[in-house]
Amino acid sequence: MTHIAASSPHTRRFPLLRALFRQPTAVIPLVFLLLIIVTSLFARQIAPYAPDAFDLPNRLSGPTARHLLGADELGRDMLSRLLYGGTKALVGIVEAVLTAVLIALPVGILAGYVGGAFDRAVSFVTDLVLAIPAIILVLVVLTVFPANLHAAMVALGVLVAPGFARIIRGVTLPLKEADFVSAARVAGVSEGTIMVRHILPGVLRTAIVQASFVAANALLFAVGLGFLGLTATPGEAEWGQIVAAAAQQISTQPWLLVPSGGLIALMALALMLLGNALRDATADVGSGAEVRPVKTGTESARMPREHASESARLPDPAALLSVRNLSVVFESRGQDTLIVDGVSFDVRAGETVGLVGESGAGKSVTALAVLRLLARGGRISGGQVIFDGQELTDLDDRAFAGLRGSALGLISQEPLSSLDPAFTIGSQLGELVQLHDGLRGAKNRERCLELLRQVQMRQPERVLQAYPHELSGGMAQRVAIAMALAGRPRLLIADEPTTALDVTVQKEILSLLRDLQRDTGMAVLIVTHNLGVVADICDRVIVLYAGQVFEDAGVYELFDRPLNPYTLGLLGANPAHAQPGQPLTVIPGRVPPPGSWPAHCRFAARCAFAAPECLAGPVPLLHPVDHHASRCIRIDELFLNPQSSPQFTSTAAGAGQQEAS
Ligand SMILES: Nc1ncnc2c1ncn2[C@@H]1O[C@H](COP(=O)(O)OP(=O)(O)OP(=O)(O)O)[C@@H](O)[C@H]1O
Repeated sequence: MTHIAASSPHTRRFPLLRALFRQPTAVIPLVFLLLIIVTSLFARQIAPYAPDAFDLPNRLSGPTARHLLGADELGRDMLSRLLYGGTKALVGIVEAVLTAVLIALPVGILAGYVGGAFDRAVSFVTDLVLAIPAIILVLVVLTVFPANLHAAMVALGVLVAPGFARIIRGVTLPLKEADFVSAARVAGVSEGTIMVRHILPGVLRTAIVQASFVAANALLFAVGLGFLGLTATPGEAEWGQIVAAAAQQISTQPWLLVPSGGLIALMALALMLLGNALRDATADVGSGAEVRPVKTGTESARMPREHASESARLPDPAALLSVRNLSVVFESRGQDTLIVDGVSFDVRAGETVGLVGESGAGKSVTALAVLRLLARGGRISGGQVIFDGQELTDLDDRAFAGLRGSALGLISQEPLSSLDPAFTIGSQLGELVQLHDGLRGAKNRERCLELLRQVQMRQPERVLQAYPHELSGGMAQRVAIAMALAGRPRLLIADEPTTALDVTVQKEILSLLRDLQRDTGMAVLIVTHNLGVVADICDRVIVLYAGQVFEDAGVYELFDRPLNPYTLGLLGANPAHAQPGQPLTVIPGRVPPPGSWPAHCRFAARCAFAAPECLAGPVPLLHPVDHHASRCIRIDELFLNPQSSPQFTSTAAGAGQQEAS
């Protein structure tokens, strides 16, 4: 029995703080900064003297019992002046940091997530702002708002925001392609919610680190403006002016620069050290929550038809999903490469259809194209995808997003990576339940538990509290299925759903999918290279090879009487069919990569039965038997008795090099 990895609530909360406190280089600056903040805020209560109280007999005294940090040229107590002067600089730092964060976070996330013209505009403005020296612009602001530190610090925040936003954009880009973001998109979560719920927490750590660097710069800037007398009056108890006054006495009492300049230097150092420690701490925390940029990206609203290739059958009127002449290209360095070439198949309601073939055949790309989830650079270049009588190719992105996650569900090979590591299962499942059913509170939780029970999850209450890293692979896949079920899909697309699991768990998940299908009547399109999975769960099988359908048959027909040499090879290479003492059949060679497919039969170079006519030109998909199609020009002589296949019209000429036995 699988149990959730035991971890107390304390060990999972505030991971960043815990990682931070493990580093001495973080604790010391943190304590120092807190001390400065608290003593500045309570200067009135703590300071031994008023900031402007003269003590002329002790002027320029240096450290004494009466003046612990010495006294300035008018005998004013240095400690008291530094305590009183802190508030102004600290407020300035907060203003600059807040301004920068409030601009950089939304702009950076939007630029990275939305991309396109907005991203280009942000990049242009960033280049422009970074080219202007900050001090010049702040001086302009100070001529409009004379001696106003608030205005100067807000201006500084605005000036550093573009660089900050660029960093946030950089962090957003891989997050946008993370599987859990893709999963949320497939589940129908709106783009705005994805940005707030999934992207924002992911960039927050970088933002905190960056904010501490901005704070260090803001401190030096605020002190510098005060030093120059631009934001403080001469003699004011303000850090910049205190340093300026101390600098004037450098020849008579150099000590004065030690507490004043030293404090500023130590504070800047503490902020930088804290920033570095935060960066290290976030790296520690982040290592458990790796982002995997794979297989995402939205497809254009309309699908052109430039590659509609071979004559396809008419869509099956009983089919829930009809894919017709689907072609997909990937663009690289301005060149399109055909990956899926005129693929057609149907999936009826309640049916399980398997897409099988060797690695690189185009199985995943076909399935993801149906969901418009092709990786960047990929696009549907031709064909139709008809779902429940509606041509999806005609839907705009918004309407399509409405279907995805509700009527169309997806589960992937790596369920863990489709779960956001920062949130509990309850939170992620609850979000979908709220989205699809509008349920909140206790009702939401009840529906979450119902979904977990539906996927036969043990200890569903505990699972709701768990974080993704506490789940085993099988449990994570059950959660992923429950999340897909939240939208009550009519078609579930499962991309290698059992590949990452061990054999026993594979069987459990397949049996679960079978049960769910029986109970809900949903259709399943399953991508797999495992013929055992096909035999176990599928009603129909589509064999793909080099981007084309090579065989399309009912599962019994395919295993009983394959009508294609490639399928024959796949079945022969299946370890489950191995005979004791007999070597396993191996298909020689490799699948030709996209871009180097021959014009004739793409399997010919590896086919034991290849004949001269196989090299003469493209081979069509033939339908020699009802509901059984095969792309083989020698189908008649190799697999069928001509008398019993009246639909077969091709003439098989030429001698085979090796005949089927
Ligand atoms: N993002 C991409 N950019 C360029 N080419 C891609 C991309 N994704 C897939 N391809 C190409 O598409 C072809 C088919 O890939 P696909 O992932 O569909 O194969 P598959 O049949 O599912 O195999 P596997 O079981 O290994 O995933 C591959 O040859 C691959 O080179």
